[in-house]
Amino acid sequence: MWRNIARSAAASCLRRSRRFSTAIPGPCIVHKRGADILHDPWFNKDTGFPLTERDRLGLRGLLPPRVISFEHQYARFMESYRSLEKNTLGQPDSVVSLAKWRILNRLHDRNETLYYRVLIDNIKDFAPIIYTPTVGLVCQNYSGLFRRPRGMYFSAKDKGEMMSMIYNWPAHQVDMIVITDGSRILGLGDLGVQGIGIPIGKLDMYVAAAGINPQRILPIMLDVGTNNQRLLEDRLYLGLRQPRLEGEEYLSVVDELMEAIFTRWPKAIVQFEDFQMKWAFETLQRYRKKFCMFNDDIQGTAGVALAGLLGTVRAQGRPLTDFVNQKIVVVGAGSAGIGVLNMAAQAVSRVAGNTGASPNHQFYLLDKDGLITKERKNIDPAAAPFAKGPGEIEGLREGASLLEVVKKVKPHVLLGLSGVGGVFNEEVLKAMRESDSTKPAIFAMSNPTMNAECTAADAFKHAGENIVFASGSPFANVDLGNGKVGHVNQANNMYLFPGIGLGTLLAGAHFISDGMLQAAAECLASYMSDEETQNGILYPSIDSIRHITAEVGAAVLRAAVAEELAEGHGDVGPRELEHMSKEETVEYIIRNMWFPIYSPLVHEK
Ligand SMILES: NC(=O)C1=CN([C@@H]2O[C@H](COP(=O)(O)OP(=O)(O)OC[C@H]3O[C@@H](n4cnc5c(N)ncnc54)[C@H](O)[C@@H]3O)[C@@H](O)[C@H]2O)C=CC1
Ligand SMILES: CC(=O)C(=O)O
Ligand SMILES: [Mg+2]
Repeated sequence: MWRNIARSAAASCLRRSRRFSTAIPGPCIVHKRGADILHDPWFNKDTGFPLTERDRLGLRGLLPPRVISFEHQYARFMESYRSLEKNTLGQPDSVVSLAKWRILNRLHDRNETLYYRVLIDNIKDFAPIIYTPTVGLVCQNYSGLFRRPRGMYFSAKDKGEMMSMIYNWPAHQVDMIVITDGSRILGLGDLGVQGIGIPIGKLDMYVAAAGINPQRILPIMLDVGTNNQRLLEDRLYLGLRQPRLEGEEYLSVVDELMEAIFTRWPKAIVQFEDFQMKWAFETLQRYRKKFCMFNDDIQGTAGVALAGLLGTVRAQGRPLTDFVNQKIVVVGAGSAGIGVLNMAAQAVSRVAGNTGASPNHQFYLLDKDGLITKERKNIDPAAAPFAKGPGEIEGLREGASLLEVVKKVKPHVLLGLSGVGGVFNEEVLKAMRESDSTKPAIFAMSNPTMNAECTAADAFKHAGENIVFASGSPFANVDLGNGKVGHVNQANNMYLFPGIGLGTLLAGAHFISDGMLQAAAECLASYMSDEETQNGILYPSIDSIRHITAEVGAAVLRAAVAEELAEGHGDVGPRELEHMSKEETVEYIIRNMWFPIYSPLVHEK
């Protein structure tokens, strides 16, 4: 049943699109001239404007005379990046990472085509800068780093104005929006307006992985205040200096923004990102049938984790039906942890069929107060289905510590989404040596790196060399000596959200169904070969992120078609989508991915 999905046709199609400017790009209409173009990163080519274009666009004399090719500009940027790496050798990690972020950000501000080209071609090196972990550091220092705005900012003070404000955005068409209220940025807590770095980083991944046109993306910060006292007292803080809105007041502001977005762009897709748990669940429930939206922390993460959990069953050389026997301890009962458990429970029901057995007996859920049981006072309704009943686990009480749980349960999988760095300490990891699995799995999924439940090196050192390891932020593979290497997987929702967005967009679906999300997870789960999973490789390398995104996008699109949710996109109607084979759907997706090359600019008044 596990197969490598037709990777080759799609891969060669992607390779073709990687060539430097041999294809003749279509023209791009621009409504400005002269210096205004040079100052617009969407259109700017810096020294790359050919002489004829300089004449046509009133640029003659505004640039040095020599025309530099795209390849040459690319090489020049990479050279300065590499010399920055050399010059910062030995400096603290945070200084180096921020310096790298700055040089990339300056390019982003100046010339988007070149920026996205270097990002796509060097995604393994640059994802840790524009995405986790460095994006966390950028958010923490945002007010100090701020030079110019990116995206849109709506605040509690804009109530009643949002419908008109949305028209201030210069692009006529927007496909993909990522929105945050900054209340739970990675594992760093409430960062208020500074959380805008997250939508920006996620949308950079949309361009790099899914080929969404950067002129059609929109990062949004909804600033409803912050409860972070340090920020409220920081004189450089750029957000509203007031406590967060709560209750109906909060919801009415989000309602207004959603109405404004979908009034102007009825076909846009909105991704909610890094909302604190109560609002993450509440807004998902409130909007998911009304608007085309999803919550990445709940739904994207769940799919990636499920793919990893199924991968660990395969890694043990067991049939997938064995998933129902895997004992899984989830540490962190927040939006991500509960999202994972809900999706895993659905998968168990599918695998087990209607046996009448309690579907959740194999799951153990802990939060900051330890093991969650039915005795828990004021239990969160979202956690309740996973709370252990009295007597269900002999010798384990309400609030039992993680170490007690691991020792008693001997889980196959230990999965962290707690946001707490180091919570999988030496004792806990050593206890995993007694796991009932031949290949115990440790998922330290919290971000950024400092907040990972354990490091890769500690996991292999303390839990043993036979483990399968995954982390939310990247770690280098671990040298186990004797020529052996402990493989480090990156279990991050970046493997799914770009495909969910792109597949939904090209399907022209009005909402994102459970079936579409399940198709995305199954696609990722089946992407790796048996041999790869048995070597502990559960996810593809980030180098192939465009390819996996094309596959995931196709799976999502086909699920939308099967559920009759697809209304088509552009010239391609639902009937044509219906008649596409799986391979044709992948090719259709790839053909629709934007790729950064300089297009001839044509001026139109
Ligand atoms: N790798 C990935 O793709 C993703 C990773 N994450 C990461 O997961 C973390 C949590 O995110 P959310 O669930 O949205 O946060 P959340 O704030 O909703 O939940 C955090 C949960 O962890 C629990 N917790 C806190 N301290 C604990 C401790 N010492 N032991 C056990 N549990 C503890 C809390 O009680 C709460 O239930 C963040 O660090 C985030 O970056 C989130 C989404 C995707
Ligand atoms: C990856 C992600 O979405 C998070 O850490 O919140
Ligand atoms: Mg997130």
